[in-house]
Amino acid sequence: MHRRTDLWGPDALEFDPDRWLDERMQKYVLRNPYIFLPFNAGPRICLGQNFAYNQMSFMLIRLLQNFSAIALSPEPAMCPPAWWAEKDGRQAIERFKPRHHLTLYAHVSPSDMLSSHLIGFSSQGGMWVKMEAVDDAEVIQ
Ligand code: HEM
Repeated sequence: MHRRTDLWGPDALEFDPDRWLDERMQKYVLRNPYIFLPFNAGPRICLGQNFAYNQMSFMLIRLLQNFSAIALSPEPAMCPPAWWAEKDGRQAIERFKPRHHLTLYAHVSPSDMLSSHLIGFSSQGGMWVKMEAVDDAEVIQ
């Protein structure tokens, strides 16, 4: 649903967080809140939505304060199958293979979390990144 161009506009497949800040917010989401599924919409909308946004913002800000760079670090287990490259749209350029039910997510099985290296990884493999810590002196406590 979040990738439908009839609901989100012609650039629906672009990863572009600015769509929450510019005129596209008014044009698509505010006009039809039911197109954004994670918390649903209407009278039974998630009561914890703002609390969840608050927690996520706080966690992200604390993370970004402690790392100067975060880059995707593709590992074989997380990569999409080679035939995706033949497909159209995002599938052709995707650099990790998301799983999905209601929303997309990166799958990590319990055995993945226990292993300190990639042996024994399931085919989904999570989404690996490399992060550079800022100097201790710069860390904001
Ligand atoms: C990322 C985090 C969260 C997501 C994606 C999420 C998503 C949802 C969704 C999809 C619903 C169903 C809405 C419907 O039936 O139309 C819901 C309901 C609800 N959520 Fe959340 N939720 C999150 C976090 C939270 C938190 C942190 C709380 C409480 C502190 C919370 C409390 C509730 C409550 C009480 C309802 C029931 C509302 C009702 O039926 O009237 N949620 N949530």
